[in-house]
This record gives sequence, structure tokens and C-alpha cells, in this order.
Amino acid sequence: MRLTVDGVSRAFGGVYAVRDVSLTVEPGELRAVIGPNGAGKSTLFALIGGQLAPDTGSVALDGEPVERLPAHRRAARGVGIVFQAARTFHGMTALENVMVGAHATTRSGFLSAALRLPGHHREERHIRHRALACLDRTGLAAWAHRPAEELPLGQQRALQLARALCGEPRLLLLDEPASGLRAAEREHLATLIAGLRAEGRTILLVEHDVAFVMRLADRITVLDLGRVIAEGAPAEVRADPRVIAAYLGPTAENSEIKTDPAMVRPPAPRSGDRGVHP
Ligand SMILES: Nc1ncnc2c1ncn2[C@@H]1O[C@H](COP(=O)(O)OP(=O)(O)OP(=O)(O)O)[C@@H](O)[C@H]1O
Repeated sequence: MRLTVDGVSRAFGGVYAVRDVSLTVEPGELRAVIGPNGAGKSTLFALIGGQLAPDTGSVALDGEPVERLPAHRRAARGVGIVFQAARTFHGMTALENVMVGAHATTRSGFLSAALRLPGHHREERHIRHRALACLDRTGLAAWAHRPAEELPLGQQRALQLARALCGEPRLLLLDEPASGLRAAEREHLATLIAGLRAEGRTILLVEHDVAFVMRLADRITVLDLGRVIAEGAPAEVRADPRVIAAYLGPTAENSEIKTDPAMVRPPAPRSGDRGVHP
């Protein structure tokens, strides 16, 4: 699926969170969107996923405008989302959590399940089968029948991914999937995402941690103060002086990003630079 974001802006309280952002993610591409705190990454993510509507500009999936569609209608068109905060349904097993992800794409959905209409059992068996395959795909097969809330954070993140995959998305949106994970869990997640990319899925990965995306992304878009300040292959972006300045401050003497920028305090917001919504 091709994602096209064209001239999108969104302001809160008169201040732009995202300003005139355009980007195109080609089918099968893994695009990372990075930027320091407050750069507008989460806002852009929500504008693509459908949790927010833009003030101006358009979002299109395979050329079809969707910027006015709510999130569930974008999901039905093949958008799968993994949010940063774990949204696990407590009191349900890992398998049941993943099965929920398939209902966005089934013909009969929740109503048929509730009324136990004919065909429901067949469909339920099919979904269960698919959910088990997604758990297996994400390394969670052994957890299938355990209560979801018992899973450690790394596995909870993988569970969100399994749930999104169960909806068979053609565009996968990942919001800071590595945040809060330990090194070994990050490594596991990176391998998992690389595997999904190798399957030819279109992926948009919003991430604070530059080191995490450098070896995963085909291309990287860098946001700062709501605007795109750089875009290109990881090596180009890493060497871009505007990116170094945004992450390390304009006085940084480094010629490339050597430290983990997630650990570096960004410069204080320059509110005049962000722009005020008229
Ligand atoms: N719902 C909101 N109401 C008011 N201001 C908001 C809202 N959402 C975001 N903002 C503001 O918009 C700007 C961009 O925020 P956003 O969360 O999109 O950045 P971010 O790059 O995701 O940051 P972080 O890495 O800290 O999550 C910030 O100045 C933020 O305070």
C-alpha cells in the first residue's frame, strides 16, 4: 500500500504541532519518522492512523483520500496500528487479545459473534487459526493461553504487533515500539520488524530512538518543531547537519550522531520557529 501525506498541518491552541508535512511511503518500504521531543511525531502518527483530522492537507492510501475517515474505517482499508502504550485487554488470554484484531476485517464482525449467527463458528475457527499463526510469528506461541496481563513489557509489545498483524494490514503503523524495552527485547523486536519488512509489508515506524531505526529503515524522515527538516537514506540523514543540530543542539561539534540521541536533552523549544496558527 502506498501512503501519501500532502501538506498536512495540525495546530493545538493556536500553535502548530505539525506544519505543512508531506511524505510518500512506497509499497513495501519501511519508513522511519524520527525527531526530538515535541517534534510532532505522535501528532503525525495520529493524523495518519485517523485518531486526529488535519486542519489542512490530505492523507491518501493508494491514492484514495482518507483524512476525513475515522480510525476504524482506515483499519478496514488495511491500516494496522501498534500504539506506544500497551492496550491489552485484561481478563483475556494472549490468544483472545489477538483474535480481537481480526474482527476489523471479518465479514460478519461483532454482531454475528454476539448473536451466534450461522457461519459464526466457522469464521471464529478461522480467526483462531490466524491468531495462533500471528502469535507464532511474533514468538509468543508459548503464551497463547496465559492471561495477557501476565506478559512482560517486551512480550506485551509483541502482542500488540500480533494483534495488528491478525487484521492482515497492508500498512503497519508503529508508534515508538522500542520505548521502555530492555536491550535484548529491543533486539528481538528489531529482528521481528526486519522480518515483516522482508515480507514486503509497508511500514511506518515513528521512533524517538535514532539508533533503533538506523539499521531498519529504507528511508528516514526527520521532524523538528512540526516540520520536515530532512529526508533520505539512513546514512544521509545521520550525516545531515540540520539533524545533528536538532538532536544535539546547534553547538554540537560532532560530525555525526555518535551518542544515543534519546539520552540527550533536546534544546528548549523555539516557539517562534514552530509557527502560530492564524
Ligand atoms: N492534544 C494536544 N493538545 C495540545 N498540544 C498538543 C497536543 N498534542 C500535541 N501537542 C503539542 O504539539 C507538539 C508536538 O507534540 P507531539 O506529541 O506530536 O511530539 P512528539 O514528537 O511525538 O514528542 P515525543 O517524542 O515527546 O512524544 C508539542 O508541542 C505538544 O505539546
